[in-house]
Amino acid sequence: MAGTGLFAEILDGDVYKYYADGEWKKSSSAKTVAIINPTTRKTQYKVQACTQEEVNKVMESAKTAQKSWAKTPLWKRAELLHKAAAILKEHKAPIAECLVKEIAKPAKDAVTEVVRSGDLVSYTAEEGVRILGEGKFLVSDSFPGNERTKYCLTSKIPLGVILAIPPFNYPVNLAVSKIAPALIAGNSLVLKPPTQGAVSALHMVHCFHLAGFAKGLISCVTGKGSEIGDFLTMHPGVNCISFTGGDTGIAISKKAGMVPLQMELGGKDACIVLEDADLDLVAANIIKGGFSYSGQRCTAVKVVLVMESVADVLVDKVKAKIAKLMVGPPEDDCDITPVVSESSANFIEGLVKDAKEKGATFCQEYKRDGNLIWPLLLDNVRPDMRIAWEEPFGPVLPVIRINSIEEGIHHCNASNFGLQGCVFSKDVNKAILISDAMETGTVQINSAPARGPDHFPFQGLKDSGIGSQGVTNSINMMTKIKSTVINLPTPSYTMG
Ligand SMILES: NC(=O)C1=CN([C@@H]2O[C@H](COP(=O)(O)OP(=O)(O)OC[C@H]3O[C@@H](n4cnc5c(N)ncnc54)[C@H](OP(=O)(O)O)[C@@H]3O)[C@@H](O)[C@H]2O)C=CC1
Ligand SMILES: O=C(O)C(O)COP(=O)(O)O
Repeated sequence: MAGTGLFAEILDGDVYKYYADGEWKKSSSAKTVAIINPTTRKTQYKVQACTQEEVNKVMESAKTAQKSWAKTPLWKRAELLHKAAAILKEHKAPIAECLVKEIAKPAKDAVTEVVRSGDLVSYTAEEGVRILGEGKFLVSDSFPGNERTKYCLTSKIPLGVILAIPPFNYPVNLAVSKIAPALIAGNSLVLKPPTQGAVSALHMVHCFHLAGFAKGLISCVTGKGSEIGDFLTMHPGVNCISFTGGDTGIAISKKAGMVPLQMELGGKDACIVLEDADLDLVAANIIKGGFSYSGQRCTAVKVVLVMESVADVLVDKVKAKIAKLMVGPPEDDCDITPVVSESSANFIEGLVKDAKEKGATFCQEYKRDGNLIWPLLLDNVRPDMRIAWEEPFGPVLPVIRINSIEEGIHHCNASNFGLQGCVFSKDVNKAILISDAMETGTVQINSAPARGPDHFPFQGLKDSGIGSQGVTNSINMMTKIKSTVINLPTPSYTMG
């Protein structure tokens, strides 16, 4: 159970502690932040509201710890990460329990998130020993005017202190996808978890603590992003920011100093359906892509752009599948569970009302109970409706009927987002041409958008992000190249 047994030391009364200098601590602020259970809409957990002074101390110890960690052999760093991964997977049940209570993730998906996270940590350790174990050797005479008098050796060095800020929808997985690459590359890491999801993240951090990482190497400060976020992201002790979330990321990128940024932000992933598509496959992917975790995924299908000639058939198929979705509490492993907060539910409702006023066709009756919103397909959506462009982050999916491929590509590219998209067609050549024309970081052909498998590159264009994630890209992003040049008094050619 969460907060008991091995996890008892992270709890003080009914308030979870924060993690600094290898210890679980109470904040001197004597203030707490409540975490509201999206299903009951009552306080489920409380966490510490850390102070700026506490953030300063965390940054100092992260800097000190990084210096010795950078001198730790790669195989030893990997060994510790493998240990943390095993502990994490062993304790999937209490962590999954927190995910169910804090963010209403369906029970089975919650367990999957923890297991996937353990696998990601292990994979990162393995990948790290390979890619960080290699550098380059360059000779000078390949550039015009040079003799072979210089040997250049390059290696990848850590950046220092990495600040990791994940969003509520994957508080464990999107935290470890930043923690593991940072650590294997020899950095230290400060985590600011999302408030909804903070307790799951604190349990995950305890697994790293139990694995035996040196004090100060990993820290976890809790508090509202709106209160301590700016102080963290503008802190002079931070050498790199890895952020996943919404528009907050755009604001951070304007405020942060001259440090590398990895930003994975929102999306309005389009699903373009051609006349020759396998419509059963499309319908199954629209359900999986649009409605899993109630549409609260950055990679969710967020607009269907279907050729008019097959639209009626497709809409009927999707409607039939929506009717079979189970709606209810995450504990019962329902498909559709309450969205994360009342304000999120209100926002989604605003988009639905706007679509209603402007004449969209409701394929189901709009139904809401608290934060629980029944799945809704909106047909005949037009570009003047907000839902055509904004991401609901909820179980509401617009369908726009198109009369040409160009119209579909135009709608996709007119979005300010450019995360992922998908195309359904039996003609792979045509699908590739469309994929090339879509201004998104990834296009899936004949499947719904998805980030996984976690070692695939994952990136957004335009307002969807800066840089690229995926295990290898994250490790590379959290390092810098250092060159050492050996200068020879006379040119030397091997076997010359
Ligand atoms: N591209 C991607 O990979 C993903 C993108 N997203 C996007 O994220 C959004 C939903 O996630 P959500 O968690 O609500 O996103 P937010 O941007 O609201 O929050 C993300 C994180 O930022 C923190 N934060 C809030 N304010 C600040 C600040 N001023 N400075 C620093 N950190 C701050 C939050 O903390 P706190 O919770 O305390 O406010 C949270 O940890 C959607 O737009 C979605 O598309 C989500 C998942 C993946
Ligand atoms: O946070 C998100 O929404 C993602 O990064 C999507 O991950 P997924 O495609 O594995 O659900």
